[in-house]
Amino acid sequence: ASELRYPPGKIAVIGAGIGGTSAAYFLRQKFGKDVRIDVFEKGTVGGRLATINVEGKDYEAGGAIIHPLNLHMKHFVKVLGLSVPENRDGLLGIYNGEEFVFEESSWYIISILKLLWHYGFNPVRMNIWVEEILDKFMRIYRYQSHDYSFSSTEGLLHALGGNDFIQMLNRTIDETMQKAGFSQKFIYEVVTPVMRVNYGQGTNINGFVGAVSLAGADSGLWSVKGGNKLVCTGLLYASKAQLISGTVTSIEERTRPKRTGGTVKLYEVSYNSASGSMTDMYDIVLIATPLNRKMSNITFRNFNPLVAQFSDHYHQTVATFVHGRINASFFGYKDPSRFHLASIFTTENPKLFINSIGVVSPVQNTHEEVKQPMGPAVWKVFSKEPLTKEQMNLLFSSYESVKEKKWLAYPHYSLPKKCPPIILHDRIYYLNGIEWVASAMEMSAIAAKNAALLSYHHWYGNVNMIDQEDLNEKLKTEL
Ligand SMILES: Cc1cc2nc3c(=O)[nH]c(=O)nc-3n(C[C@H](O)[C@H](O)[C@H](O)COP(=O)(O)OP(=O)(O)OC[C@H]3O[C@@H](n4cnc5c(N)ncnc54)[C@H](O)[C@@H]3O)c2cc1C
Ligand SMILES: CC(C)=CCC/C(C)=C/CC/C(C)=C/CSC[C@H](N)C(=O)O
Repeated sequence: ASELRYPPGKIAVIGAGIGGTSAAYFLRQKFGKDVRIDVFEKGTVGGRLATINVEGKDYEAGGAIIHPLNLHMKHFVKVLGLSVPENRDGLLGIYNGEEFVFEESSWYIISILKLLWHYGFNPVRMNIWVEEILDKFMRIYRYQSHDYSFSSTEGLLHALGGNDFIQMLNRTIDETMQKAGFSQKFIYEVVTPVMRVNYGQGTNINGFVGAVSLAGADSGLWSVKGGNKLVCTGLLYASKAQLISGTVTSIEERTRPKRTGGTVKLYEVSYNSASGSMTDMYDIVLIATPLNRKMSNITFRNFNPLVAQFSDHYHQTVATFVHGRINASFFGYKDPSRFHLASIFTTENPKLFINSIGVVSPVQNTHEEVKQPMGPAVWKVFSKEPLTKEQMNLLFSSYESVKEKKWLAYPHYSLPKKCPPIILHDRIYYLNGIEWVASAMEMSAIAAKNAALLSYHHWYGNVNMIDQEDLNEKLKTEL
């Protein structure tokens, strides 16, 4: 361990999404100005934070909304000098394939009365329930501001919410909410549509990602003016990391003699770039991309013990952007002029070929009014499969342009699931296992800070800063 007393020379980060770029930012904070940080990116900085251009204006095509209590994202926006456009939500309807089971009214009080009439106190109780979970979840910021880190995702989750949080991973959101006393009707008509719009799946996803998904339907959600991906380019710049445009193909453990005698273990990263196939040596490697063949295809060579292989399945979600007029009669409106909804969520019905449809505003917007839904507007449609021409003609009475973005968006959640390891080898760390708890921008930023802290504490042998028990109690007495 004595070789690790000096600062590392070089750190590699693979992937320049929000996970990789925030990792570079936190690594710089911890390891200081002298370490070289290389960030490898095979595509575009931002990864799953990306915009799409529709008739000259850009719209969020991937990660779009940020929760008001996502404190890392808030911090990034503040230090990078970015801003947040004013957000005006339109009215929401929930469609079951035959009719609307719920429609918001433009009169707030009417919407509340309708909610009470349909679902009793379930909506109010749900807000309290999600708030309690968020309250515990937010302990992570306190732990991380005191530099504590975790060597497993389950350990991190346990430190936040104890066995209750671990249990949420092993139960569906349906079972979790039924046990918490929510009605079947409410789960079917309100919770399921929120799961479908956010994660493209029903209430068979784990209870924790289910709760995160419900938080994603809270009020006060925000996004970054100019596009959320600006956070990634900003963090990369602020971290003074070097961006290497190339595809990492393999990582190999190498032993090298030291000038002072003895040997040192390094990681050789091989990659293909515009200049051909290259290799470089690193003391520490952080992997900030899902490790599966379809998404990153990285081979681990010459490791003893072997580095675990991943074949985790990511869920396909298609985002289709349509500039056109919605066909209100498809949704059962006899008089289209009475249609006033800006978003439609759906319940589970095999006949339905979309998860949701909603009017979107460009990322440059500051004060744009919510468009009249019946006029031509840009609609974002989420579906499992690309929309066919026939389906487009059912959804829209007319349209001028269509843009489609197919994503391997987030894990395909199923039970039971053990999270992938954070430590893949002595000094190789994997961030994206956290997506199996819940996939969201803030989760990647939390995993990034944890990996930066963990690698730092491993390097300097600070074992007392890793996997500490009863942190919540311990920090209550600390100033
Ligand atoms: C349609 C959609 C909507 C979403 N909506 C929201 C939302 O509203 N709110 C929210 O919080 N989250 C949302 N998410 C989830 C959120 O976008 C992701 O959880 C988050 O962006 C993941 O970031 P990441 O950096 O971990 O991974 P990624 O963004 O996937 O970054 C990984 C990067 O690694 C690169 N890479 C992969 N392999 C290699 C290699 N071999 N060599 C070099 N580079 C490589 C990739 O090109 C990519 O840029 C959404 C996701 C999608 C797809
Ligand atoms: C991590 C915590 C505590 C909260 C995050 C809540 C949140 C923003 C959840 C949303 C996650 C998600 C994957 C949304 C996908 S779809 C988003 C939106 N409906 C869209 O239209 O793009």
